[in-house]
Amino acid sequence: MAENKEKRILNFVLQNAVRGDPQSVVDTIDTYCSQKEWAMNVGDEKGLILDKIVEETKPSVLLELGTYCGYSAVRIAGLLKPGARLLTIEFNPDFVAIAKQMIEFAGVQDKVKILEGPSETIIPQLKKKHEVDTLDFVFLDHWKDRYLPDTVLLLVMCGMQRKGSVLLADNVICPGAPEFIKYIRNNNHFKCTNFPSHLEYMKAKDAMEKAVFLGPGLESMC
Ligand SMILES: Cn1ncc2cc([C@H](O)c3cccc(CNC(=O)c4cc(-c5ccc(F)cc5)cc(O)c4O)c3)ccc21
Ligand SMILES: [Mg+2]
Repeated sequence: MAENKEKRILNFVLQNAVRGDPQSVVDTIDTYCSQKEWAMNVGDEKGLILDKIVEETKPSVLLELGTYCGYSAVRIAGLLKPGARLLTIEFNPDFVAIAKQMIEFAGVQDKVKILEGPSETIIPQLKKKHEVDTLDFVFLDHWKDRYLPDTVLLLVMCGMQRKGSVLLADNVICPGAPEFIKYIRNNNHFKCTNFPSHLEYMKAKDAMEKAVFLGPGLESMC
């Protein structure tokens, strides 16, 4: 198997973190990626913003777009109430293999399900194939030019949002998601809040954007 950065991150966790302890896995990844090799985890600083929003939302059904090594899946799962579940979509099979082992080592495999494939294919399957009715929380952290089309897909195609559903988007400054930001801030069915922060493990500015769905407009009642 080719040795690559994601494999080195996983091995560092397997050798240094405490099995069954999500916080220990998250802290160990942050240690490795801040000291040895940078990687695109949401990280410790933006991770605290993510934690706070998950805790105040108290979600039962969550969706993450972009699993990568499983850092945010483990971080979120560690905060969920019993019975709550996180579905996370990843299209890169190498990342799926790493994330699966990371999630199992952290002991959160009963709360997290990795759905392999691109979001545009998996999202339309959520209702029938994965028994999802509505989503309480969606974390956007995949390709930045997919944030907008997938938000529309979730909203329009699959009616996956209920009043009070929360969208949280990483990297709205760096690398940026301008089309998504323009759309969501001008859509009066969403209440948006920006959370300034920094790019994971770096001094560069970044931010997260929270968008709360206010419910369908009257036009959808006819
Ligand atoms: C369609 N579909 N469906 C599922 C799905 C899953 C994936 C992968 O998980 C995947 C692979 C590669 C890149 C991403 C997006 N992430 C980023 O691009 C990013 C960049 C940086 C950054 C910032 C500054 C730099 F200088 C370099 C990179 C910092 C960050 O936090 C990021 O999240 C996600 C992709 C498309 C998918
Ligand atoms: Mg990110």
